[in-house]
Amino acid sequence: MVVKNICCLGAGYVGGPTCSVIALKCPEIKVTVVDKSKERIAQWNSDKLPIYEPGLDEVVKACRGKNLFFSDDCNAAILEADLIFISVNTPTKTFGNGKGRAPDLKFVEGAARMIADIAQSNKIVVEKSTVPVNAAESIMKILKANQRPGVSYQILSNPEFLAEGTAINDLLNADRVLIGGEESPAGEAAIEELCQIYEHWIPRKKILTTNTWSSELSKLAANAMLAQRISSINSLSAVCEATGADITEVARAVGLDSRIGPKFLQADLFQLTGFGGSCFQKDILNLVYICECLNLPQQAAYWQSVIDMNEHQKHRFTAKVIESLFNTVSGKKIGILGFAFKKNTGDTRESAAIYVAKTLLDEGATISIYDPKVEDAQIYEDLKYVGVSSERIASHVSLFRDAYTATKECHAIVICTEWDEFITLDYEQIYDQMMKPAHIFDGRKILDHNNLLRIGFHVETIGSRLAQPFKNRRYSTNVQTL
Ligand SMILES: NC(=O)C1=CN([C@@H]2O[C@H](COP(=O)(O)OP(=O)(O)OC[C@H]3O[C@@H](n4cnc5c(N)ncnc54)[C@H](O)[C@@H]3O)[C@@H](O)[C@H]2O)C=CC1
Ligand SMILES: O=C(O)[C@H]1O[C@H](OP(=O)(O)OP(=O)(O)OC[C@H]2O[C@@H](n3ccc(=O)[nH]c3=O)[C@H](O)[C@@H]2O)[C@H](O)[C@@H](O)[C@@H]1O
Repeated sequence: MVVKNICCLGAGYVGGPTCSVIALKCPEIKVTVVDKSKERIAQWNSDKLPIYEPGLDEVVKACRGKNLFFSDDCNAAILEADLIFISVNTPTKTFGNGKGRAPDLKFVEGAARMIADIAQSNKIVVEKSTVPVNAAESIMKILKANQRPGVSYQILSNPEFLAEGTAINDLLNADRVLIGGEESPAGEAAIEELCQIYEHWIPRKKILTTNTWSSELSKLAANAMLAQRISSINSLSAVCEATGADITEVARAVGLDSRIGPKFLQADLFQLTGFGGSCFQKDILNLVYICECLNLPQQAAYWQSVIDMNEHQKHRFTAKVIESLFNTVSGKKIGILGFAFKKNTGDTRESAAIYVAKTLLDEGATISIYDPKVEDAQIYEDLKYVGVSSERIASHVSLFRDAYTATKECHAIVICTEWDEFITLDYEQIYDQMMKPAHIFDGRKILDHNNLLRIGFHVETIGSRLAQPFKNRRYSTNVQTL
């Protein structure tokens, strides 16, 4: 079989960009991305795509209507597809057995049942969603139990490694593409079909083929090890504060060892507010749950500690904000710059900013929020989801369209996302319109602290001790010495 038609179930952060790039690089293949959400599909077909991702608009515009289609007609797309990506969400379970740890596989199961109900010809089904080890086997059981005569299936695992904010570049220049499949002639043939699609732009030596379970576990392992690096550096940040070492210098020194490397230790990427995003936490919890189910308690505890350190870091950061504001934020106005979990995305899933905002609101603060890409409705929804009442939101939360108005008359600013535009703001102007003493908490270590101190700000960060405002600045008479 030569793949001519691809269908992708799930038009989210993975399905949309991945299939757009496949359509761009494989003009002879028809790619149809479907979603059960009509609203999401309408957005994919509009000028304003449902997700913000640098470079995505250009790719979609180049292919949409030619060999790339977004549709809510799942049946038609499944019927004509030779190869189907399952790219649906796999959130952590919020109920029942495994609550708070196991992934909720209802969407994956739903996708498999949909394929089984509709398919009338042979299909290669590709697990793109991040799933527990052995999920492919469960998908196969569902497909086989509902198989029409003459229809056969092959299941492949092809986890996605893109990061939000750099998705298009990650897809075009992937470090590796991982494909796991059944160790049989039919399995190998299916692997080869998928290899040929990626070979349109990825060199063969970067396409790694394994058995299905290795592929499934490698995805969880990669995310767990990336998150572990962040928790490690964050744990050392506390040691720095207690000793006078500086985490930026420590990270640089450690990262220069080629065996360790600088990535995910880089000073300008620190999320001192703790890591966020839809996947790290859920995938590590998934790994913890797998270890527990396999009766491997020490291994479960080891990976759980990565999450625990992240929770501790979030708490440490907000505690520092409150402590520095003379142990009370009640009645104070605090500007939060950045609400997305990282720059270059409008995604707020598990964003540390949500935790910061909720804690400050619980402590009685009024907050002003500005993020260049997050929609207002999303911010309200996130705050409600963590238990902030509508009345509290109405009376204590304001959203703004720029950083200058958001920080006006604030007692403090908290940088939660490392958006480039925050680096080049006119902090003199911002300082002038803030309450004094004016505090700034740089949760991303992106700002020029010496410049801020010169202006008169009290600057707080994590992982190093900072001297407070220079005495010879022009506002020195207004600045209280703490
Ligand atoms: N967001 C990311 O950067 C990455 C995510 N992943 C994994 O990829 C998977 C998808 O993640 P996202 O794209 O972020 O999720 P998402 O929530 O943005 O998108 C999933 C979409 O699937 C749709 N859906 C659910 N069941 C469906 C069905 N039966 N038929 C058609 N559509 C259906 C939902 O309506 C939703 O629009 C998850 O397993 C995630 O862990 C992997 C790598 C990166
Ligand atoms: O499975 C997934 O969903 C994806 O999860 C992460 O991608 P993503 O969550 O989009 O973004 P990252 O760049 O990894 O950032 C995650 C969090 O860690 C934080 N981070 C990242 C890097 C760093 O050095 N320090 C740091 O605190 C970020 O600010 C963010 O809050 C992985 O990087 C991807 O390879 C993977 O495919």
